[in-house]
Amino acid sequence: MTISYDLTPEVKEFLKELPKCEHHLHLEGTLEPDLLFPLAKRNNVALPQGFPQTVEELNEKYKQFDDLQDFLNFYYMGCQVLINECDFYELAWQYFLKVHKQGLKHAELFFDPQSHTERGISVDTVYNGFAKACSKAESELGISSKLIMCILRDCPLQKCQDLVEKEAAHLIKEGKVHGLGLDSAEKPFPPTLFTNIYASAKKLNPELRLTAHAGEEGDHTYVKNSIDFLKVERIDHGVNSVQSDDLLRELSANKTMLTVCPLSNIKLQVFQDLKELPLLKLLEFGVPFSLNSDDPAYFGGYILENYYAVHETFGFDYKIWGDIVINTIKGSWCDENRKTELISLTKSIVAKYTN
Ligand SMILES: Nc1ncnc2[nH]cnc12
Ligand SMILES: [Zn+2]
Repeated sequence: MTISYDLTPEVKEFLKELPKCEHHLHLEGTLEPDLLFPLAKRNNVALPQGFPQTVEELNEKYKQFDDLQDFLNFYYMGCQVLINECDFYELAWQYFLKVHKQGLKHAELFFDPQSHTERGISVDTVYNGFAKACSKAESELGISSKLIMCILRDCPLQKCQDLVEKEAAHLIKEGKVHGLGLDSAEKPFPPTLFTNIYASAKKLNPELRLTAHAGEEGDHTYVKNSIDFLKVERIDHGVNSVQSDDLLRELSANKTMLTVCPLSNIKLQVFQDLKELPLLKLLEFGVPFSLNSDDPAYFGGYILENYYAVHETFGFDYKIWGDIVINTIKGSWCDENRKTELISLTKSIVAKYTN
C-alpha cells in the first residue's frame, strides 16, 4: 500500500539523506501481510474466524481503523503467526532492510513479550530472534539499535509484575533490554496502576531507561502521571499534552521527548487531518519531539513516509528539519560518540542543501 506524496524530488532526497533515528516502533507492528500469510502456513497457525484470507483483503482492512482497540485486535491476531526464534529474527531483519533504504541510522525498538508468552513462547525465544537481527543490522547495515521491552497494560497486573520480576528479570539485570515501556489499550489502564512494577524494574537495573505510551487516547493527565509516578524520561505519543500549557512548559524545561507518530494518529483517528498534529505548538513551547512510524505495516508508511507526510502538511524549511533531526538525535538513547557522529552528518546535509 503506497501513498504518493506531493513533494519535489529535491525535498524527497533531502528527507531521505537526513540521518534519522526512530524511537517509537513496535517490531510486531512491522508484520506485513505478505509475511503474515507465509508464516501462518509455515507454522501451521489457523488464523481466527473472520480474519481476512488474502493479502489484498487484509490491506483493505488496514486502510482505516475505528480506533486504537480496533487496530490492537488485528495486531494481536497477527502476532499469533510468530512462533520460532527465526520468525522474530526474520520480522526484524525485514524491517531493518526496509529502513536502511530510507536513511535510518539508529532505532529504539519496542517488543511485546506478553503477546507471545500467553501462547507458550518463552521471552528468550522472542528476545534472541530480535537481538540477532539487531546485531546483524549494526554490522552489515550500520544501523545501531536498542530494544525496549513493553508491558501490555491490558494484561492482568500480576502477569505484568511476573514479566518484569521473573520471566524477563535476567534481560533487565544484564542490560539486554535497554528500556522499559508500556503500551496497548490506554484509557482504561492509567499509568498509576504500574507504579510499583516500574519501581521494581528500575531496582533490578538502575541503568534501565523508562518510557510509556501516554496521551494518545488518554488525556494530558496520563502524560503527567506517567512522569510523576512511573518516573519516565520520555513519553510515547504524548500529543494530548497540548491540552495543558503547564504540562508543555514542564516538558520543555525537563527536555522530555515526545515520540510522535503522524501516520498512526491518522489511521487510529486520533486526528482527522495531519494539520491537527500539534507540531507547531510543540515547537513554540520548545518541547522536544521525534517523528516515528509506530506500526508501519498497519499504518501505511515507514519512517521516511512519516517525514514525507509531515513535510507535505507543514512545509518546514531545511533548517527547521535540521533542528528536528538534531533534537531527535540528542533525545536518543545511544552513546555520546554516536550522537556526535549523527549530529555532524545532519549539519553537513543541511549545509549541502542550503548553500
Ligand atoms: N499505537 C499504539 N498504542 C498503544 N499500543 C500499541 N501497540 C502497538 N501500537 C500501539
Ligand atoms: Zn506505539
